[in-house]
Amino acid sequence: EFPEGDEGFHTYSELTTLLENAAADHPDITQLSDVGSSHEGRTIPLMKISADAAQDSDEPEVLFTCNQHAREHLTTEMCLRIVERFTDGYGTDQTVTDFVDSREIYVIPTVNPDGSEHDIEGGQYQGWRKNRQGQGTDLNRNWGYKWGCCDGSSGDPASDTYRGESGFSAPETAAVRDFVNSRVVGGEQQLEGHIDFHTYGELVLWPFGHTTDDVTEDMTEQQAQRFQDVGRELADSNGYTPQQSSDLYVTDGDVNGWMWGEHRILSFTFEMYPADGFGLDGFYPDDEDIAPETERNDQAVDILLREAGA
Ligand SMILES: NS(=O)(=O)N[C@@H](CCC(=O)O)C(=O)O
Ligand SMILES: [Zn+2]
Repeated sequence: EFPEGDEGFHTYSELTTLLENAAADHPDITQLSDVGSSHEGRTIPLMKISADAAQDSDEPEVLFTCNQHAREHLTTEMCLRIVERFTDGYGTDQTVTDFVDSREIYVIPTVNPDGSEHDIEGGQYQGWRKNRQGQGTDLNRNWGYKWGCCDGSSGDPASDTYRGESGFSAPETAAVRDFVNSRVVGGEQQLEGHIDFHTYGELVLWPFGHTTDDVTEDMTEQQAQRFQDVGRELADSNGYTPQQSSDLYVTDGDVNGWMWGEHRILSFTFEMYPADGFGLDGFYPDDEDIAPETERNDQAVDILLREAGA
């Protein structure tokens, strides 16, 4: 359970109930399924939001992933905000209605349910980051593109940035990989945009993380320019700071590298509220901060949905 005073955050069972209720309340525009199971056997829910959700329409697709890192609970609330806004707002909010009618929106509110549940065990925050395999794998160092290439992760199982035994050695990253791979239809990846939500630091980050080079064998000058242009527009909308992720620090095996490197999906990381300088406390904002700090990203979500159709 969350500590007293933080009941506004959703536990794993509360979020699965919220998703089931949203699907029951909006059967025509939602399809609730899962991408597989975590190390400890929790299903990793997948919510699809789109008009005629039961059909695979020929519309641009977008993915939002949250809570790769256990203690970053505000990100789970960010994904639940997206689910609620695009279901409850359908038919009344014109922007929401237009996107639900013209896009296929996929939301994974918790990539790391085991770690998230462990972090709130006994109603005390554990400061936990990783999954619950052995001493834990940092899911955002376990993706199979440039895995462990560039000193952007650790080979020490005790480290908070332990990359795992191999790329996708964690069942959670493997499950999301399998879902994304399944969206290659007729040889073409249907997903065009992705945001992975983290806390904290109020940043908009784009690939690559494994190198400070803008241009690589997998990123042309024009593509790098597009990431910068869209990244800056996203940051203008929410007041975050835009930068290439390696400008923050070098990471390898991160999700943005794989989404773009393998599938050319326009993939960003958002570091949400608070800005900086709060140590471990920065991961545990008050539940009064949930509404303002998730709604703060509504416009950025719309920008990504627009870009997916560009
Ligand atoms: N959320 S966080 O762990 O503090 N920062 C992310 C930054 C991700 C990135 O640089 O791409 C990470 O290190 O995985
Ligand atoms: Zn994180």
